[in-house]
Amino acid sequence: MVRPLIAGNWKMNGLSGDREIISQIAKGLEALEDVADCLICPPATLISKSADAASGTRLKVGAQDCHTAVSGAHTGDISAEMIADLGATHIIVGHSERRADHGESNEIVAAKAEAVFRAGLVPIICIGETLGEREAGKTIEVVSSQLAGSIPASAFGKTFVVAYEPVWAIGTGKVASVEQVEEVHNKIREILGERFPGQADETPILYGGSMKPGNAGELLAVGNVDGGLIGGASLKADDFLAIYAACISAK
Ligand SMILES: O=C(CO)COP(=O)(O)O
Repeated sequence: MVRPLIAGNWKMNGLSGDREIISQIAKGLEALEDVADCLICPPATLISKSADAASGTRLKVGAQDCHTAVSGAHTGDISAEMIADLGATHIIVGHSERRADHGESNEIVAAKAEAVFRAGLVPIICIGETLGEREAGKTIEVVSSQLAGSIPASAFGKTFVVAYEPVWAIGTGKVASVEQVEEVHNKIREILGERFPGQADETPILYGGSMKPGNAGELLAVGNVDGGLIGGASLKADDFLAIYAACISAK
């Protein structure tokens, strides 16, 4: 049985005072049943403060990206080892905003996932089709090829997470329907099963894209949805905790 994961992606939001949100989430978790992992990925500037605020609680802290190298002449970049050094446990790789804004290909995403494994952390590998690709009937084709190209062979036997985030549902308030989510998640599980036999049933597959307290229950109840990757609603402790609570009821 896969243990669900409710993960927040703060993107480029948050100043030092917002570590208070981390403390509120960590405290709120104490009152909720421990049936799912809970993670916040703040911007790199807040990882250290967030890890301190979450220390000794069930809340884990992660990062939103990393470089492929351990160290070296890469101005402005941060390695997976540096992120591990701050107390983080997970790193998001291949988010559609990085694929779009920084031209990250499947090959780069796979190399980043390898770097995350090398540092002993868990990669959250993101995939998802654009609106144009969905309208052209290419969703399964796109997701399958992203999955094949973005998960390195070295993932065999290692813990990793897949996040399905339809690009058209991110930050738009447009949520994928239960049927759309189910179709893609079933396909992802099938592909994982072919490529990583014996491991697919333990790999969490998250849905992301405008997940809120009001729709989390029905999305998290879909078969093969093992949690969520939450953007906007992870910036409010009450909303994020409500999504975690919805996960408890759904699982
Ligand atoms: O991109 C996302 C999480 O990585 C989803 O963002 P929203 O929840 O704001 O749509």
